[in-house]
Amino acid sequence: MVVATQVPIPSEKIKEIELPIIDLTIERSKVSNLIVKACEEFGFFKVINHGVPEFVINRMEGESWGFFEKPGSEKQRAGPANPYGYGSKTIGFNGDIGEVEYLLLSTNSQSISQRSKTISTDPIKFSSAVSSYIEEVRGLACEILDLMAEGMGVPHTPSSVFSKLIRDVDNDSLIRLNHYPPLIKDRDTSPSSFHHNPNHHLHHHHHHHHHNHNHDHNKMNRIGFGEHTDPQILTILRSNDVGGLQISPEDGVWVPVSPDPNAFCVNVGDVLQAMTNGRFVSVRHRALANSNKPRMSIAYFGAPPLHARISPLPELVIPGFRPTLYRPFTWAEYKTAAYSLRLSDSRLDLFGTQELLDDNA
Ligand SMILES: C=C1C[C@]23C[C@@]1(O)CC[C@H]2[C@@]12CC[C@H](O)[C@@](C)(C(=O)O1)[C@H]2[C@@H]3C(=O)O
Ligand SMILES: O=C(O)CCC(=O)C(=O)O
Ligand SMILES: [Fe+2]
Repeated sequence: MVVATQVPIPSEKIKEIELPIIDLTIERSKVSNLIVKACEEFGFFKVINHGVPEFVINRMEGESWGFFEKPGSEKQRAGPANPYGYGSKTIGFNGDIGEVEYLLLSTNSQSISQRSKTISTDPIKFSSAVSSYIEEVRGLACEILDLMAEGMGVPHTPSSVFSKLIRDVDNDSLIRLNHYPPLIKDRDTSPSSFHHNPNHHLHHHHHHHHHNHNHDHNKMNRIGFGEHTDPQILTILRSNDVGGLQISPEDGVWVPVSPDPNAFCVNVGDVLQAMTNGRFVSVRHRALANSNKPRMSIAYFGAPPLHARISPLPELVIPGFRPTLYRPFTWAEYKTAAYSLRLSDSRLDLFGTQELLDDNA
């Protein structure tokens, strides 16, 4: 099957705006107000001074590079992604493809240690790096969810209904390691590699060809991960210093997110949009693979337990003024719907009330 992973740019408008960057060490009430504002406007923001130790991030990133550097045949041992495991180019089960390879894992520690055996030759090292990372990032997600509740004036002491869901022992949260290959493969011209690489003359010979090839791509977008919203409650994403992530605050408009390895990108998921009765938006986003350096992103998706019942918080429903926009559903129901649809489909619409339909009209 041949499916285009490149789309022409002309129909799209690129808006170069700086997305909110929130310093988590400023006064708590200020942080919570800024977070609420960002979630209403974009459903997306960056956090800095987040308190996740650098060594935990570096260890996770190191393990991730270690895996993706392996030959394809070895990586396939961790696949196929059904939905957990290693996947290359195919995303989900309904024909979506992109220039990405990934590892999708449950955050359950038992499941991680099992999976690690197919991922690494030192599975204990791999699973401990992943587990420490998850613990830190889950902590950050809970803190941010509590700040959101605080800023909206909904119950949050000692913790919010949002963070309770992802702290539940039966939470269905995921971690995803995404690797986007570079546009120009292995064209290392550093002096040391020039001398030691027996194929350097080939690289040199093809220089002009590669350059033109790259130039052709300037008119194109190479899709790494097609546009979608994240189904869960909250996503915490960290990338290396290579860009590619874009968010779409409105149809046809794309805002590039500048990469910052010291920050986390936080975005609202579909479940949080439903629980906030549409006050927070689950933003559409995608990742392009247009760089000549490899991009690595690590996403934590905070999800409720399968049996959890999701519905708009009563505090955020005001009959007549802010009517209920979503009907109650379980996370299991929502997940089933998500997995039966394509990446770019809007799943949340299936759970909307008549008021949502009236609103959209
Ligand atoms: C095409 C699909 C892949 C996806 C499941 C789906 O059917 C629709 C949602 C997709 C998505 C996007 C965010 C996350 O990366 C993900 C793990 C998720 O929960 O929903 C993926 C799913 C996947 O890759 O399995
Ligand atoms: O790699 C990225 O920046 C985006 C990945 C993403 O959106 C996802 O994994 O759901
Ligand atoms: Fe996503």
